[in-house]
Amino acid sequence: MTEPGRTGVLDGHQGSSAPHRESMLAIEDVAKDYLRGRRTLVQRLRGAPDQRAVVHAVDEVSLAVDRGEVVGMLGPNGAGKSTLVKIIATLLVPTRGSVRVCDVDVLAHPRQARRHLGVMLAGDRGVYWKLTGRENLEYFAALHFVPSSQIRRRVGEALEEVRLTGSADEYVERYSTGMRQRLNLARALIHEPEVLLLDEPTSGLDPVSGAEFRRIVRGLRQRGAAVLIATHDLAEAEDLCDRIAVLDRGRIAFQGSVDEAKTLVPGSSVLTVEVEGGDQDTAEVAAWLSAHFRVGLVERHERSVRARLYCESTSDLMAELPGKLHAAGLRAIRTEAGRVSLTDVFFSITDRRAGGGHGHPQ
Ligand SMILES: Nc1ncnc2c1ncn2[C@@H]1O[C@H](COP(=O)(O)OP(=O)(O)OP(=O)(O)O)[C@@H](O)[C@H]1O
Repeated sequence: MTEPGRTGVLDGHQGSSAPHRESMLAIEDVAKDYLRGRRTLVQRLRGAPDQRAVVHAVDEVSLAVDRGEVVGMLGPNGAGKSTLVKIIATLLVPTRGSVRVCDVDVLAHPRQARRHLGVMLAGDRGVYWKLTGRENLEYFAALHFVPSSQIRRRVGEALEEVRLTGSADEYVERYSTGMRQRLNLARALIHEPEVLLLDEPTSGLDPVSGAEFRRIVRGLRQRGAAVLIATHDLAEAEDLCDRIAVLDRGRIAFQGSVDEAKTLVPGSSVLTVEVEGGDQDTAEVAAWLSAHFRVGLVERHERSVRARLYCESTSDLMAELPGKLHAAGLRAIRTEAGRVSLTDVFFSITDRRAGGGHGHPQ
């Protein structure tokens, strides 16, 4: 059987320097509907009307990831990221649409597609705690049909790749969270897949372990892997991803480069202010700020409101701010100038306001 596009990720393939773009993962018009609620056997037998609501968890999503590219999938809780990852990973059947991995149709040929896919799902349940790191990888190598003559070599390489060689013969229950996450990644890499799906791979990791994880992913990209990474860590996405796709309520609300995404925010700079309103309710303060400035994230605290104000020049804004606030009976207790970040993009696209803030950028 031919295997389109098969070129091991860890075998030194330099895909990223290829001049043409080669789509390794192609998702087209994928939708997944769930039924929310219960329908009991008694209701069925009585022929009672089905009152379960349909949830459009993923709603006509199209997305591609090229060879040597890292695409970040962002979105609020419940946006549909994990559902999409599971569909690509052949763990869920979509209601509609098609997914191709290295030109293999995932729905028609799931087993063949899985050979090209390395999957790391959210949480660290992917490895056996009562086995050593090495034993885990030997087991998963066999499950992925790595020829027995190659298992030793592959396990050694994967351990080296995630820097676990020194702890390979320790039981996983003695590993730290970061080590378990790296073992999970080694598990996903064991059969040298060309496409990697990583669902929140760095959640729960300290900054050093997170940075180490990103180093490994950059190495994979360098060797031509196509990586789709679902994450809530916007700084990580900004640092690591060539492109981002923002999912909101099951739909792609934006896809493009981080720089393109930033043009969606009304301003190139941001002044973060914390404002106190004396006797004024924080909801009123938040409303006033939204009415007078281009406001992004607004957080209401007990006695103050923290807001991100967009502008072209933070020094101009800092000059006019005290007078405007004073006239409204408000006072800035803290200000901090900065650049627009992916956090601003996220809030601009998904329109989420922490602490009940409201109002739209002007
Ligand atoms: N098995 C299920 N049955 C019914 N609804 C489900 C099921 N799994 C997920 N959902 C719903 O589908 C929507 C998308 O969920 P999903 O877990 O894919 O989102 P997510 O973006 O991964 O969220 P998070 O960031 O919290 O992990 C949510 O509204 C969720 O409640």
